[in-house]
Amino acid sequence: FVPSSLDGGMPTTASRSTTTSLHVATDPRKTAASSSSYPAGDAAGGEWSPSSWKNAVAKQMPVYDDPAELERAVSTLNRVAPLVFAGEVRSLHEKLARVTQGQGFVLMGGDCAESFKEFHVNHIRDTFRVLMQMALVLTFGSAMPVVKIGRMAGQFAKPRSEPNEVIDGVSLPSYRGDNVNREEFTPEARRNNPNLMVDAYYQSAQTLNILRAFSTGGFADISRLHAWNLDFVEGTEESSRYHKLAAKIDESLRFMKAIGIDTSKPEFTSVDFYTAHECLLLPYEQALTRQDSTTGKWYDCSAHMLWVGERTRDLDGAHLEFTRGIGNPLAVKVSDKCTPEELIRIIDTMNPQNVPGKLSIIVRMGAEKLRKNLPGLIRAVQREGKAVVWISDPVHGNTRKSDTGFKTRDFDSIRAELRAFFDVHDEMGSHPGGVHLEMTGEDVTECTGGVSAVSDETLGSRYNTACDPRLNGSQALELAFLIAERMRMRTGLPPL
Ligand SMILES: O=C[C@H](O)[C@H](O)COP(=O)(O)O
Ligand SMILES: C=C(OP(=O)(O)O)C(=O)O
Ligand SMILES: [Mn+2]
Repeated sequence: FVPSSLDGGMPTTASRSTTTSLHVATDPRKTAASSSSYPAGDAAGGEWSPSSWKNAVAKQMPVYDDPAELERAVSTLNRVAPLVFAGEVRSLHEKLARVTQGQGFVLMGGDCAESFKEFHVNHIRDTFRVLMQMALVLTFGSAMPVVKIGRMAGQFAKPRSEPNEVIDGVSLPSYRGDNVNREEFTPEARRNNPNLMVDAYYQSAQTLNILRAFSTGGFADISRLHAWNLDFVEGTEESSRYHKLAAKIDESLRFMKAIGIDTSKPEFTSVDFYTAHECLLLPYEQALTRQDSTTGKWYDCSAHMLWVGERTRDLDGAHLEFTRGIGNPLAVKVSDKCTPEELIRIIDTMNPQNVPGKLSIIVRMGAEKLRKNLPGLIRAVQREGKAVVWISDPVHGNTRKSDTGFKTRDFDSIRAELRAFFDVHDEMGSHPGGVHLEMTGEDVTECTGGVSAVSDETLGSRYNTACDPRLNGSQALELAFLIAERMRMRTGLPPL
């Protein structure tokens, strides 16, 4: 049973996402209208429509030089199949609603920017695999359900600090993600090309197809838990920790079988896996926004969950205007620049009816600022009685440039921010509801430190990211153990 609408408040009945309802309209006449321009104006508070964001200021949005070309790309996207379906979106919403009540933990992870050049089934498999390992560690460690969400199948568009990049005195528009322009430093590559949105859609469709197969086709079967270990992690301390935990879980499974529990049921053989990305490139998001024929609600069918970034979360901006009208679970990223008053106004805009599970707050500010600022944000939310999921993004507040010229992050600073996040929630009596990471299953050398001991000197050996540095598989697993230990402490369980 999937309730047709969550607007009435807390859902009461659990459902697995496999009970998908296919009610989202695919009729192009019911898709969001296309338009090729988005002038500044004032939209906030008025009538919402999938295109009402065009009346507000859209920061970080590419300007396309050929309106007819944009129009053609958008009209193609208006006709493509939705990537996700309303029933799946609602099942994620229900799980997040439980997290607001302290029942569960959210694990979000994936590339900073998906790219065309890195696209390969093995890349998706490796990220999915390490997320499965992490989820296992977290579920067993915390004795709580873990909500698994990939920054995958749509995480392309990037907000940038500088509109232009200058190399050897030559200035070109910054790279903004493979669905906007290309990384190569030439005027042709850096031109905003609307057709890239269509290419990114088709890559996302392939990615989602693979993810659905991995989630339900046997790969995620818990009896294969040893097979999820990554080859390059084998032999390390993290790997032996993982195998020890896996052996304990094996034993529990044998016990369950012995007392007659059927471990071939979907609860053991498949996982509910969801997708999310930054809701940045609004012409794309609008085109994928469809009306659910059973409820009349609009869903952005490009992903199950969408978040608004730190750089585009203005109260009167286009991104809040767009997201306030869609039925998907939402998130907003906040740095130390966000005041408690501003946060409450953001919550009132994105989740005016205070529906539990509708909105997550992703905190990203570095350990020191977090210790100073997060208590005030939590206090305001508690005072106003808002239901939110608190998620830590311990990576975006910790970016630095190495002496060797790479944009990187230190494992120690990431760990320090996570510790601070847990400490503050302990002090405030609130629920640390999840973690959001830029990571990959591959053995990249993009972040320094951790047991894998990447250093400034070795960053260059496998630095493959299209934007921000990602944790590699072993660094990500190491963090999962750290989080699991903190969750155990909170519930009074002994160390793993
Ligand atoms: O992913 C986040 C942002 O897009 C990224 O950190 C911006 O990076 P920049 O400061 O290099 O533009
Ligand atoms: C742009 C991002 O983050 P933020 O909005 O927190 O800077 C991101 O998640 O890649
Ligand atoms: Mn990033």
